[in-house]
Amino acid sequence: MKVYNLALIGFGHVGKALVRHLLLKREELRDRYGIEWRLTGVATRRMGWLADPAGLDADALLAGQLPSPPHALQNVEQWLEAAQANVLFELSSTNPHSGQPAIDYIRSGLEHGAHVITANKGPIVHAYQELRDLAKKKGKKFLFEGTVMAGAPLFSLYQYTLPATSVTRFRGLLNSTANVIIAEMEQGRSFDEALRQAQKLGIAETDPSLDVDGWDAAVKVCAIATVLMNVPLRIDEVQREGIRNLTPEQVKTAKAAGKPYKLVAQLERTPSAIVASVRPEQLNSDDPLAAVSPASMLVHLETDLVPGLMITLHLPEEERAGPDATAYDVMADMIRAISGEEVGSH
Ligand SMILES: NC(=O)C1=CN([C@@H]2O[C@H](COP(=O)(O)OP(=O)(O)OC[C@H]3O[C@@H](n4cnc5c(N)ncnc54)[C@H](OP(=O)(O)O)[C@@H]3O)[C@@H](O)[C@H]2O)C=CC1
Ligand SMILES: N[C@@H](CC=O)C(=O)O
Repeated sequence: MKVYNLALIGFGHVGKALVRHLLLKREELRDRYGIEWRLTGVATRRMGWLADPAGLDADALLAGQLPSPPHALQNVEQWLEAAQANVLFELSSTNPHSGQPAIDYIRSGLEHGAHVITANKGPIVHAYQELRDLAKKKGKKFLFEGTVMAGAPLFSLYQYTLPATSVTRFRGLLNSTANVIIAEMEQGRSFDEALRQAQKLGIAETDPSLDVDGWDAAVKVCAIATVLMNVPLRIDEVQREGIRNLTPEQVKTAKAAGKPYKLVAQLERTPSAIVASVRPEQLNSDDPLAAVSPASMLVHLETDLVPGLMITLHLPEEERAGPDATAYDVMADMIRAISGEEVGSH
């Protein structure tokens, strides 16, 4: 049985959860999918480029013990070579403004001949077509289910179950952190305490102002438009207002009046324009968006042929639930990528 060499860029909440999932599912991956793996590369800015083609000790890495690197590696290309990577997981922090350096990492992974799987939204918004075409040219997969509503199969569900439909409109809750902050403030917590709770859950971005100021939801709107609607929407085309100016008093009063705030993302395609926005809105209590638990995410898609389809990801407010769900999507993408390889191609 082929042993797949796995290499991770980014070893934070999602990277660690992925390694935990891979260890937990090792036997099932082997027995059910024919996937035997070893971790041959891990890289972050602080850890540097660590690689060992014989396999790094995954448990030790999770326990925070770093191996002494057998080679002094300087860049992603050297590292991919040293790791002999068959699958690159790009799990570094999202940069919504340029998608970098993740785009360069993903390009290098595909050029190296690895499948690439990411939960990073930046590259989908800034380089989707280029990376998709490069993957096709190289006969490799570029998969990104974890980027939007991680844990819910949004892109694959659409691709496999809704062929020949056209998305005309969507509306949803695409950022858990903002809605957890609002819910915490409804309970009387200050803004800073509420943000700390979201960070404790592992759902906030590395720079949480991306959640608070609506960038994360906006980048997800662009990713849905780009992938599902074939509209390469730019982030500056999304009207964006975050939750920074909401006060605990305001959200408590709104909740008590039965019109709670949520950070709502939406996009509508008209014959002449695309109108996309992210902003805090007060919802009526019978609005399906008002009914989900704070960390959960939800999208209501309208298409030309199927009038309405609601996809909900239920996330309990438990530590690691968010990163665990994201890491699940990443692992599922890996199974899809490897299972799709032609027999004899490796
Ligand atoms: N947490 C979640 O629930 C979800 C996260 N995501 C996405 O998954 C990705 C990872 O998120 P998460 O694990 O929570 O983030 P963390 O902040 O926990 O971890 C980020 C990791 O990336 C590394 N990193 C950051 N910048 C670079 C860089 N330029 N080069 C190499 N490594 C880098 C960091 O290490 P160092 O600082 O040492 O470089 C760290 O190991 C992000 O893109 C995020 O948007 C998507 C869906 C849900
Ligand atoms: N920071 C994001 C994490 C998932 O994409 C969020 O809060 O939704």
